[in-house]
Amino acid sequence: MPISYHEALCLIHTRVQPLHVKQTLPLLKALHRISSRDICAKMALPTYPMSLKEGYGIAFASNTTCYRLLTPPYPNPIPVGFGVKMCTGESVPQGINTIIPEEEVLNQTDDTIHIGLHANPFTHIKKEGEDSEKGDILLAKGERLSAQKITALASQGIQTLCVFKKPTVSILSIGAQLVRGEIYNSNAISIAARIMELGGKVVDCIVCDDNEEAILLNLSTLAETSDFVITTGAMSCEDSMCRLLEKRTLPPLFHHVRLAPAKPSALSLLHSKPILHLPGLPLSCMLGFEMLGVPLLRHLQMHLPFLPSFISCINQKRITCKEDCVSAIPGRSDGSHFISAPHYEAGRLTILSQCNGYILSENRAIIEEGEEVSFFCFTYPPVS
Ligand SMILES: Nc1nc2c(c(=O)[nH]1)N[C@H]1C(S)=C(S)[C@@H](COP(=O)(O)OP(=O)(O)OC[C@H]3O[C@@H](n4cnc5c(N)ncnc54)[C@H](O)[C@@H]3O)O[C@H]1N2
Ligand code: MOO
Repeated sequence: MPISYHEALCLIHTRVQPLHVKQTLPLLKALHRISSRDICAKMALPTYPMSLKEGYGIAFASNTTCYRLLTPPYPNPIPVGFGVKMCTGESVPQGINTIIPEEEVLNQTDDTIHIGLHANPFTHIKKEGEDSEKGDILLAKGERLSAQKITALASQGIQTLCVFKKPTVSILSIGAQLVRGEIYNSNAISIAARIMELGGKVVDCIVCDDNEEAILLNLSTLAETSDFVITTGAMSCEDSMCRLLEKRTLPPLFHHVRLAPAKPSALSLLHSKPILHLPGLPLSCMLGFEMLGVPLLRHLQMHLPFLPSFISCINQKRITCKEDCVSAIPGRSDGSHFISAPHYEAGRLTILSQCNGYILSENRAIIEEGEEVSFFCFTYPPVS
């Protein structure tokens, strides 16, 4: 009896042990890696009120258009009605409460400036702590280090980051046609590329015949050398991988999920390592990896949240799906609309190369034009 997609995700979450191994890397080497702890601001930034314009800092006085300019050393605080020359980024002296950009000065002598009556106090000054307060969480445990997060860390003088280890993944491609060289092993290289995009390290890709002993021997070796193993193919009822699971030679945590495609997918553990079994049909294999393999890979490297994020889009073309299951429909989104791929049967080989993501729909026979759908993007880096 197939289990629901939700039950399959729960089993991945509860029965697969995340890798707790950590390593400290220089920031650039840690790009896209997952932080193993909360990183907090050590100090407020900026550490001083800062001028954001080249011009004159003034101690604002209402209805005053003429300000006397002071030269260093300045009195502390600068008295109302006086001003000082200021550069962009410079620390604003006590008493100065607004900056007049030099192009807005109407008239200037050696020791006075004249400004328009429209000048306001509190402009062009970045206050102390406006960027980050001391103690702010700059990067949370389980968050991916992006270029934007690097700005927050580097501005605090942080040069290294403690991250979770990259999961090592191996792929076992099963099938007589592959062994005989009748078809190219596009599944393995495609999944390997996707794993690399998602922060995993691919250590082995092996092809093996549809033969129980050969499969077990290879799996045993791969489960010793990798954190996560993926098998593809031989999941139809008379095929060897399916039989090994049915006979419980390799006891499955689940086998058959109410998914379309990738219904025959299974998960087992060998030497405590997760083995994800995906069908061989190419689109089935790749979308099965998105729905089950991606959450598993995120879970292994403690990437939070467990499921990748999605955006809501408006469906542009009526879609027929399978009822009583979760359907993955590949297609394209421009960020607000979704249009399904022209073909998405499980055996399709290259259709995903024309797509930038997929939608998931649960227990629906039809998705009408104009309905809201949840779109998961393939684009790297993934929305996080
Ligand atoms: N009589 C039935 N037939 C099928 C059923 C069923 O219930 N009754 N289920 C279908 C479903 S659903 C799926 S999904 C597939 C499962 O297929 P397999 O995992 O057994 O796939 P294979 O036989 O190994 O391969 C099929 C086909 O896929 C291509 N392929 C396989 N491996 C690769 C690879 N590494 N790279 C590229 N392409 C690959 C190749 O064309 C294979 O011939 O079963 C349905 N059948
Ligand atoms: O479950 Mo299969 O992947 O639909 O063809």
